[in-house]
Amino acid sequence: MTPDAWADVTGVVTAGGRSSRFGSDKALVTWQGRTLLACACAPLEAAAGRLIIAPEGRYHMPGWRVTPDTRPGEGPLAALEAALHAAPDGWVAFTGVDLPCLTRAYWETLLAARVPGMLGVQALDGLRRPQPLAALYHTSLRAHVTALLDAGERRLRFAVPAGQVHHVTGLDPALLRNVNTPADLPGAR
Ligand SMILES: Nc1nc2c(ncn2[C@@H]2O[C@H](COP(=O)(O)OP(=O)(O)OP(=O)(O)O)[C@@H](O)[C@H]2O)c(=O)[nH]1
Ligand SMILES: [Mg+2]
Repeated sequence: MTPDAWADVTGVVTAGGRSSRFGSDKALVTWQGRTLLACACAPLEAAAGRLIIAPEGRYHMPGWRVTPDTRPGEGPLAALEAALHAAPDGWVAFTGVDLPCLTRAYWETLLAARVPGMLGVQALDGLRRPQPLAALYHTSLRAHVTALLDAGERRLRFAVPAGQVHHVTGLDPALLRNVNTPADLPGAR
């Protein structure tokens, strides 16, 4: 895939969670020689813009700008709102620190699946469940996401209106390994 595929894309790693199930800040846990934050950032390095949504001063990744939450502690949907407002018009490739096995090829599969007029692209896992925390969102969702949050919604899976999300099947389920507890990451330090 040409670098042009990434020209209107902002890579976003949200990292403002509490890691309460993990027991320590999972963004900074080392696994296979890198922090989970670095694992999440690496496959998005080709993006034209790169943002980490987290409190200022907590994380430093070369080439990545840290942007604070607009609604701190309100979860990934609120983090997406912050990302959509901080990104230039285009697409946001949105993920979290607890998906360390995504690859550049994963993201390029989603980028290639963008459909004119659709506002989101999400993979389906082996059980055909959409994966909203490893997904593409168009910045024209800004007002919709803000309205959801103002109405009390906090579930990321509702970020894109029904019928506006394109689903991608056939991705290797191992790419979507999700880290919530230390048992999810054998060998982590
Ligand atoms: N910026 C931001 N990111 C968040 C927030 N809540 C969760 N996240 C991130 O969203 C991703 C997935 O969240 P969870 O697995 O629930 O992580 P968590 O909230 O840190 O962990 P638990 O406390 O165990 O639920 C992780 O990358 C978190 O850092 C938030 O309020 N703000
Ligand atoms: Mg959480």
